[in-house]
Amino acid sequence: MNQDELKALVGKKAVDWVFDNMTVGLGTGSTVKYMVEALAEKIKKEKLSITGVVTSEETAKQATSLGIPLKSVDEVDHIDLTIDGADEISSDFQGIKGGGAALLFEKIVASNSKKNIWIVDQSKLVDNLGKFPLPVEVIPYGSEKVFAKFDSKGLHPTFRLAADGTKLRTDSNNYIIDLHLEQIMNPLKLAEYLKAQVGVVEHGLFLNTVNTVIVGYPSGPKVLEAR
Ligand SMILES: O=C[C@H](O)[C@H](O)[C@H](O)COP(=O)(O)O
Repeated sequence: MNQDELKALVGKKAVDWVFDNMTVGLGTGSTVKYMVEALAEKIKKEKLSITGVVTSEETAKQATSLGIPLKSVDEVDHIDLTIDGADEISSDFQGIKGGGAALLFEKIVASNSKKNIWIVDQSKLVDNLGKFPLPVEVIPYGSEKVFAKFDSKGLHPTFRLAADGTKLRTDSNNYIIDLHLEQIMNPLKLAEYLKAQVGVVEHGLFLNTVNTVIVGYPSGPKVLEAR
């Protein structure tokens, strides 16, 4: 089974957690795409009344094309469940997200959800976070200063570039600085430091966000629950 097939497996499995009348946060990325597809099928087949809250323009486009009714996070009074992908998940269920530059809306939706589930293929499970470059969303004005600060602190920053070589813009028109850390020994401390920097909008450390992770293995999807 290739990585894509493993993503499809967990995407399909995740909709088992969706029931009638739920408001569901829809994450972003190549794994979530399969979940959104499966959700649209389930809604049709079981005639469910579901409201989706998206985390990116990319997911909004897909969900709209599949006929899933959407509302913004500000239009709903609660979100029952959010299903999202992740770039890395450590053994204690902490994660790095933002490989698709959607971390800001993802974190807003996740933090307003009663429950969060991450869906990943087996390659995303790690002992320690940090091999995957940590995305930090920054306001363009003053971003060179933030970059220099990160550089002098030894955080190995790079601006994320778009396909045309210019600095990538997020859905909120900000930049992404990726930190190439290799290993994050203290995610909580790093998260606090990043949040305290003027010009930083959000970072891709998602700490204490989920207690259910669905992992795709060639033998099938496995549901991990935090103890
Ligand atoms: O910004 C993107 C999100 O955090 C994604 O959920 C994450 O990058 C995982 O994406 P994928 O399922 O494509 O690996």
